[in-house]
Amino acid sequence: MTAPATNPASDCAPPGDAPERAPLLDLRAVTAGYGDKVVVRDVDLAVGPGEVVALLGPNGAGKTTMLATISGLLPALGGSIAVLGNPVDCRRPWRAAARGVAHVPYDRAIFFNLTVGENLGLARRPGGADLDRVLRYFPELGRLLRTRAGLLSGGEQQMLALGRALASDPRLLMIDEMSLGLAPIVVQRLLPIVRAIADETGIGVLLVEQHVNKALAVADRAYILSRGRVMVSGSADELRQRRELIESSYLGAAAL
Ligand SMILES: Nc1ncnc2c1ncn2[C@@H]1O[C@H](COP(=O)(O)OP(=O)(O)OP(=O)(O)O)[C@@H](O)[C@H]1O
Repeated sequence: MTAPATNPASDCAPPGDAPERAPLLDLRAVTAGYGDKVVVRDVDLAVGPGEVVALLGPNGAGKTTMLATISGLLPALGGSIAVLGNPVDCRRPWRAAARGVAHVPYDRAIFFNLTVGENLGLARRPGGADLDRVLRYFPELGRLLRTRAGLLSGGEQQMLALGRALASDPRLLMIDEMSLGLAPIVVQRLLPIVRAIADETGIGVLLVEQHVNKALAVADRAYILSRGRVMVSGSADELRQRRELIESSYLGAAAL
């Protein structure tokens, strides 16, 4: 996978202190993909402190690709990505993590052979969230601390994945397909917790979600990606009232 030489997001600038008032995440005209396969084009997107921003769109729209690019796991093919005012360094994805980006991937990436307590302990950074804070949001994990993660239900595994991200003391939390494979009742329980985490800690959340209505019920703003482009963006309130925009975006029509 080779990024073009003119790729500004892969300039890999040295780390620096973030300007105090910088948004947590600021994407300008980002193009992303795999090698020479462009999947996402010209995306502008921002997440501020304490905001829940939903990234919606049909299968294959490029949502997961966006998150991987923001994390520095994939090089951006064009445009710029700043996390806390610093450019994302595609050759050193751990730097985004060190600056406070936590990425919960769709497969949750927990260690099945380790206990819940061990999974949480591995994620915790010096000065990071203590176990009490994790258990305040996910009390179910308390009685499971000595249980192997592989024995957990899907909902419990997702709580562990979210709890582990929280233990790393993030400023920006990116969650890919949180509801994948979960019963609706579990999703109904987890989404308000994500909202509460943003409200109470100031963590900004970028939430990739297939359940449009459920996501818009907890989000402040949303972007709808279709065929790699942002077709619609706006406040969650606005989008809830403009169903036709959402529907046409999902059908791939030029909604705007
Ligand atoms: N490793 C890869 N190499 C090449 N193309 C890929 C790779 N991963 C994904 N793609 C392609 O990129 C496009 C966008 O995929 P992506 O997973 O980002 O979409 P998505 O919006 O997250 O979809 P879903 O909701 O189904 O998870 C798809 O056409 C997919 O086939």
